[in-house]
Amino acid sequence: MNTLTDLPDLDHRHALFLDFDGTLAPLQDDASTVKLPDGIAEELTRLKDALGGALIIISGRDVRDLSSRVPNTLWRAGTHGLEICAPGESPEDTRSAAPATLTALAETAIAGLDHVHAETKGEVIAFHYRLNPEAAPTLQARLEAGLANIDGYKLQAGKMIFEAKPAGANKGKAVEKLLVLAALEDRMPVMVGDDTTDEDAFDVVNRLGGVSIKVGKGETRATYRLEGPEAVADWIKRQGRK
Ligand SMILES: O=P(O)(O)OC[C@H]1O[C@H](O[C@H]2O[C@H](CO)[C@@H](O)[C@H](O)[C@H]2O)[C@H](O)[C@@H](O)[C@@H]1O
Repeated sequence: MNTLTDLPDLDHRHALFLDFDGTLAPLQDDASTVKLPDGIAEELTRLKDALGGALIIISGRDVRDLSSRVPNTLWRAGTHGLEICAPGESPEDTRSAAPATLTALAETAIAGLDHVHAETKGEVIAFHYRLNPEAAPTLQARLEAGLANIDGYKLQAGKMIFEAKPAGANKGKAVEKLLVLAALEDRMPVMVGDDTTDEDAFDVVNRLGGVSIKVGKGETRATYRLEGPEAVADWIKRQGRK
């Protein structure tokens, strides 16, 4: 693992991908209360300008939800890249739905499990158990059994969450897609994230010769580490003010 002092300074040669929950915003029990820390929206805008627009927020959240929490002057990729908004663009009103079999599974999987809830994000359904961690093994077993009968869907475990996702909902694929969409193919990708879904993006960024930065503790395939959202905020401030 490289040290913080080795982190390259960002400039017009880089395209910066930033995860939202756990990276820009500290984790909370209630996902609906999460917001950017004070002053960070302005710092993100400043850094976006310094990078000639090449700053993308890439999240597991629905792009409508994400767009209500970050400036819409930034690129935003929601549901792990399934839906993308360019700077200034508003999310569409409609979105693709999860298959009926998955919607039915979502109900049976959480039945009888206190304080566990399902969050439907179009084709992806997330299952939150932060308020009842003991429910995780039962929830996981039910979801794995059910998903075995749903074509194209897989379960991915994250921080106090299981997500039932189609193959296209993958931050690695999203990074590749965004580099083309935003005409940033010539730039070196830099990915900052804290959770398992960010590891998919780290793999792609590492393969492309970019910079991968894990936020917080835990095993990772990233090559750098920042301690937590506060350290990320400090780094963003420094990079935008060079
Ligand atoms: O890719 P991200 O931007 O990191 O989004 C990942 C998931 O974030 C949210 O869940 C996580 O944050 C919640 C609020 O802090 C926390 O309560 C939960 O335990 C975390 O897993 C969001 O609700 C999900 O939809 C995202 O997929």
